[in-house]
Amino acid sequence: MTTLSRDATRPAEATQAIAPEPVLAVRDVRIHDRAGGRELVHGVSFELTPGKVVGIVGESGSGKTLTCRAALGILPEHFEISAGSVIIDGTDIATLTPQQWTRLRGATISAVFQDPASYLNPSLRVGAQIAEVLRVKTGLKRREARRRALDLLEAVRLRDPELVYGQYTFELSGGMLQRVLIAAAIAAGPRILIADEATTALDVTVQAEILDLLADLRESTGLALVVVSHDLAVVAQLCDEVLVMRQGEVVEQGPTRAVLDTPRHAYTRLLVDEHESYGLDRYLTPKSPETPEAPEAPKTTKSPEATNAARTTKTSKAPEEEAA
Ligand SMILES: Nc1ncnc2c1ncn2[C@@H]1O[C@H](COP(=O)(O)OP(=O)(O)OP(=O)(O)O)[C@@H](O)[C@H]1O
Repeated sequence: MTTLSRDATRPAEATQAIAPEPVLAVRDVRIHDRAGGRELVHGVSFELTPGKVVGIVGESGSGKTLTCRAALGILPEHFEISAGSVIIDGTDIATLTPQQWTRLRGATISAVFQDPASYLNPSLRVGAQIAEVLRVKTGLKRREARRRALDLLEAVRLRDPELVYGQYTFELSGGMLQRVLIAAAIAAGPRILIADEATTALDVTVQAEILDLLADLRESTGLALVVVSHDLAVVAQLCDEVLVMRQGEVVEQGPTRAVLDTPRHAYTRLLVDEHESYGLDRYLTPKSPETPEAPEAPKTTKSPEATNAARTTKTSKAPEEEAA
């Protein structure tokens, strides 16, 4: 596992002065299933500073979602963080009361998952649901919340925000719903957004647009992202650092380019080989020496196997629901 080395010759204060504080620090987290009497995640560590994107990839059941849920404080019943710590904006989540969690979710840490329709109320207009998040989380009055919700619909690049505001979930496509959910997730200005397979169910073009949107939000607001995906191309496009998980273990971790260009673990090599036939190489190797950091404009590619494996049923509540 790669850790950042610190120059021992420099005074600690100088090092701290240039290193931004992490907004999320996951330190050697282990997750235990009390009902099953077994450990499912065997030590995950990473740090997110503002504007940084960390990707988690790995096969189905490897512990990606449990890791995210641990960071969001929404592990399923009977599951617990049995060792390690999660620090959000300087606070160890083990010390949080339910009221403090309610304040934190949405306002500091937020999430979007696959299957956006299941996180929105089908009997309410989508705009009103975003406005409600704003009223609850930021205390805006009705009229101002509506105005801000319209701004958010525009920010997630939905055309005709006024029209979309008044629509119901059944009237919107999967890509539009995912944008609505992203708008709701960023409504209260969180510093961290967890996107767990958020683009997996979308077709390739829409997926690319949503990834662009997340990259823009990161750029414009300094949003820090955790991106969970089966798709290495998604990770290659968006992430600074990647963790490769298998059976609850992080088998490889490091800067995305280094891990995907020269994978050291056999499992990472297997993932890269599987994806190469779908065009992953386009994201990894610059085409010309003049553009070393700018590979060709990415079009996301998705392996059918990866997509199918990702279609798991999630039954836990969305953090927004919990927070409401
Ligand atoms: N609610 C639950 N009850 C019992 N076991 C669970 C539950 N949620 C997850 N697990 C188990 O924990 C392990 C890790 O699951 P997790 O959902 O984190 O995997 P994942 O990598 O996110 O997979 P996927 O990509 O398919 O969503 C798996 O063995 C899974 O069966």
